Amino acid sequence: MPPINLMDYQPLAKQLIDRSAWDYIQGGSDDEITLQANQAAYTKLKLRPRVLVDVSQCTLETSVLGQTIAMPIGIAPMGCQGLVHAEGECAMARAAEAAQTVMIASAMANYSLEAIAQAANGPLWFQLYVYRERQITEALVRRVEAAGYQALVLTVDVPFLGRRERDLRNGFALPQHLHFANFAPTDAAGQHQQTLGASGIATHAAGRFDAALTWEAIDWLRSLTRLPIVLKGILSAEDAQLAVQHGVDGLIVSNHGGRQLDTVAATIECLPAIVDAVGSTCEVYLDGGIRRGTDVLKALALGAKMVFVGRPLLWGLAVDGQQGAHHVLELLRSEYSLALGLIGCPHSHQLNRHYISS
Ligand SMILES: Cc1cc2nc3c(=O)[nH]c(=O)nc-3n(C[C@H](O)[C@H](O)[C@H](O)COP(=O)(O)O)c2cc1C
Ligand SMILES: CC(C)CC(=O)C(=O)O
Repeated sequence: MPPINLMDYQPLAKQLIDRSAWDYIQGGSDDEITLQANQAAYTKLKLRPRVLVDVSQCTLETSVLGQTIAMPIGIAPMGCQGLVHAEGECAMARAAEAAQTVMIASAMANYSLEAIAQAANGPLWFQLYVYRERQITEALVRRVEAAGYQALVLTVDVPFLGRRERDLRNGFALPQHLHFANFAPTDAAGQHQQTLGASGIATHAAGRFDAALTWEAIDWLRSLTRLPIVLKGILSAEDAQLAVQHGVDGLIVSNHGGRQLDTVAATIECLPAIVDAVGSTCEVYLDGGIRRGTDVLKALALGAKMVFVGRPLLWGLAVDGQQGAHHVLELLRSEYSLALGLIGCPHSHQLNRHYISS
């Protein structure tokens, strides 16, 4: 029996992935409270359908940062996709193209950003961290522009990597055959450093990512490029307003899939206040815990322009490469389309808070 929903992919992928890589992918920080909360929060929200509405032609198409995409569901940035499939991020990019939606390629990919851009023609955004040596980040931005990416996503919730205890217990690091392909070996120090009780990835981040980053960095990035800038990792209305003041084009309400500060609220719980704080001044997206079409519907009803999905796409990639990741996207698309019909709202962009019970 082939998988019929996203969660069906989880046990299939687990059988295929090395134990410590599986823990790295699945895990969260500390007690994984936020990791669990992201999914659990959707079960607490109840839907409120309308009936006798013509839903014979539901449309999922939407526009983000001025670009039309087939559905409001995209691929969250995830580093190290070579851990689950030899074609890694290139296969993922082809899956995004086939589904006509956005993939956010991670700076910490195992294929170079140029290779990913060549692999597929779909909408591609690029996620970056700001390195202590600003010229490393600047050089990356120039390459991202030259390769034709359509937006920059700056992740702002990783001054340090969260304490991921599964990785500490496993002494997790990138296996020798994989590399942070966007960087020269000197700029990727620590990537293979395997020490029990430590995480090679956390060591790498601590040595390179700039923990002194402030809002000034957004102005710096803005001065560097004409590409739209999206901040990923916003959880408060105050930061959302500051982001708008600093001229960003979009925000991703994200707690990094429960991998950074544990016990922060589920992203769907943070969303309404952020949407209220920014109004129509910038686009608001969300990630974390999206596993069902009804989750997508709830996020859009509460004001998200689109959602991004993380781990389930890695499960799909592990099981069947490009086809597996594409199937995950198609499953979510059809669930979401059905949910729109059943709630009596034919068009994604007409969703609003009245479709959620108060
Ligand atoms: C294996 C893995 C690697 C990730 N790598 C990155 C990354 O390089 N940059 C980033 O901004 N977020 C990264 N994230 C966080 C995701 O972009 C996203 O916020 C999160 O996975 C969404 O939650 P979900 O997995 O419940 O859908 C990673 C997540 C996972 C599971
Ligand atoms: C290579 C890591 C920094 C990627 C990441 O953000 C994560 O594992 O959550």
